[in-house]
Amino acid sequence: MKVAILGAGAWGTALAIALAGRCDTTLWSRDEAQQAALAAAGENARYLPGHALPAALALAQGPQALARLAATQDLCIVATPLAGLREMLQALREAPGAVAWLSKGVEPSRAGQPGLLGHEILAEVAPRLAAGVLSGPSFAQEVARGQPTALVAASAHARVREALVAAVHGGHLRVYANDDVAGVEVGGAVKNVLAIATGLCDGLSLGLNARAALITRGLAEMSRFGMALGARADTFMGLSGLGDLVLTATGDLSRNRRVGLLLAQGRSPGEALESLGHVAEGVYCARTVVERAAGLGVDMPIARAVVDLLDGRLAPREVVAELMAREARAEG
Ligand SMILES: NC(=O)c1ccc[n+]([C@@H]2O[C@H](COP(=O)([O-])OP(=O)(O)OC[C@H]3O[C@@H](n4cnc5c(N)ncnc54)[C@H](O)[C@@H]3O)[C@@H](O)[C@H]2O)c1
Ligand SMILES: O=P(O)(O)OC[C@H](O)CO
Repeated sequence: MKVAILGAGAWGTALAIALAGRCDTTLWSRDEAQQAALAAAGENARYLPGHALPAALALAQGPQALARLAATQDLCIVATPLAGLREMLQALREAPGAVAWLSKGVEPSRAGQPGLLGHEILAEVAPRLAAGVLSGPSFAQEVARGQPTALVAASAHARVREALVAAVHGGHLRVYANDDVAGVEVGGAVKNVLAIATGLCDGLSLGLNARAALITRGLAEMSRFGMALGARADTFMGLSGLGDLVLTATGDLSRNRRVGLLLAQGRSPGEALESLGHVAEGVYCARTVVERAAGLGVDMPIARAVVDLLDGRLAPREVVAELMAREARAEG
């Protein structure tokens, strides 16, 4: 099976390492400098240091190679941040093979237009493309080390789900299929916002009770929002919902959680992002999530508090006071 991974950040590189022995795998970088750095070091020293690139892994770069891969691969997997997904789906819109993305976020809202999830971008730019998303609890470093990981392949197209299972399932990776694309995408995006909240909570030493409360009430927010967008409730109890939320909210490998820890130390969002050197999708998508939820009449107090913190309207301790001061309500 011919598979191209389009984007050589931490996650694209880890997945390429995992697939290289099993599929005819190409890792595509967006420019020559990035590919040259991979080839020279034999690893992705910038985004995933310490993991050798297998000899069987082919490297490619630039727009011409992208067009060639789009036309020839059985499966193209977009591994850019969500901000790059629209452009990549446009480039892939005539691809004869299956297409999937790994991005977990929501586009920023622009000029009164609400920011979109991946499957909504797909419907806008390439409605005829057979595509979907690969999500679930998966730190790149653990996948690159060969540690057991379970993922979700979500698509409205059976052939995309099947292509993802055929390429990725096996060895230390398990892949479960799901046709609830909206639910899987909402889980992958919103858990990033909630991980910023739990990072803040732990950075302020608020305790394990507080962390469990944030995760549980955060899951309720995520589910309400997702169901208002047409997702199924049971998806939020699965790997891309509860699973990824627990991983990201509690695991120190999470960049979003680390943003929360840094904000608790009084660092600004810009400083936190700069010190990470990686994308932290929760910082970019929190506002859109809150705006879209408000438009749907869905209350997301934890996500709203994260936005107040990111926008400097509340200091870390004020966020906690604000959440605790809310009216008593029924659970649900
Ligand atoms: N790292 C993980 O453990 C992990 C796991 C699962 C999902 N994800 C998701 O995968 C996506 C990528 O994350 P990552 O960890 O690989 O990011 P990263 O910060 O490690 O790397 C980002 C990569 O994308 C490239 N890039 C940035 N903007 C781009 C654009 N507009 N167009 C094309 N390429 C662009 C950069 O050059 C870099 O190669 C994110 O949405 C993230 O939430 C990450
Ligand atoms: O490091 P984060 O916070 O972007 O999380 C990485 C993955 O999405 C975890 O599943």
